Amino acid sequence: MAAPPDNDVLWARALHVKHNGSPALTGVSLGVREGEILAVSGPRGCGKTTLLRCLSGQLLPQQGEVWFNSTPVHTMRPLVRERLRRDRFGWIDPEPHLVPELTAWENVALPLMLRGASHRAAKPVALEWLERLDIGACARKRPHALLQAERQRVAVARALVSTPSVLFADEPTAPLHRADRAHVLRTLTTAARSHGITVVLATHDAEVAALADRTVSLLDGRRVNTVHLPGSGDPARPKAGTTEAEGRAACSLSV
Ligand SMILES: Nc1ncnc2c1ncn2[C@@H]1O[C@H](COP(=O)(O)OP(=O)(O)OP(=O)(O)O)[C@@H](O)[C@H]1O
Repeated sequence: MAAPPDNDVLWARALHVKHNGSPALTGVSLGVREGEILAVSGPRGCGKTTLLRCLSGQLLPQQGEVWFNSTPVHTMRPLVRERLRRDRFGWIDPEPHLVPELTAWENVALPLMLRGASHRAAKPVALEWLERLDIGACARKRPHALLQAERQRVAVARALVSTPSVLFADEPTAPLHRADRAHVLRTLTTAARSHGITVVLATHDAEVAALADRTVSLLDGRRVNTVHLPGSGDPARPKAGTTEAEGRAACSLSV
């Protein structure tokens, strides 16, 4: 088993996944650099969610390897993988899944309390993240009293509150209107850059992908070439954490 390059926080080699016999990923390899915002783009059903689930240790590939900080994830025992996900990773789903019995701030505080923080210590941190996402006024409301867009912002705050090493965001702005989408994405990318959080962002929306440092494109479960437009800098490996790379446009060609 060859070890991954040192500067990749996540590294996957030749992932093969079939769902009920149908291929969802076929030989996908990629590296994710520490602190970068990587978009995984492609049309619906091309395997973006499956790839994020493999990288985050939720799903074991039938073949292939996944490494996090030079530690193999694909050979970890289930409990160790679960701890890794709880302690180092954040996840945002296209639909917000909040605990209905808890208020907005308690939902946001959950990851901190699961890691051992007291209710008292977790509360101000959770409130701060709700403020950053412009929903401080909703802190005491329960999910049923919130609009869908507010619930998604709570889910984003919950994913960021513990400043994970890697945040996996699966179409995080799917339920939002255009204006809301831009604000939430800006908050997410700014927070990630300022806290050094690596982001893997699945999206079929080119505008969303353009906020990333780099884009990896999938088509029918395979990686396809990404062509960077002139003036977009070094297409091979942009420096993570620079705003210079923001807004980079990319289109993909099937190989
Ligand atoms: N649990 C499952 N059981 C059966 N097939 C599945 C399952 N999950 C995904 N698939 C299939 O695998 C393929 C890849 O799905 P995946 O959700 O990874 O793609 P995606 O690019 O994230 O799509 P979307 O943008 O619609 O979420 C699709 O054909 C999908 O129908």
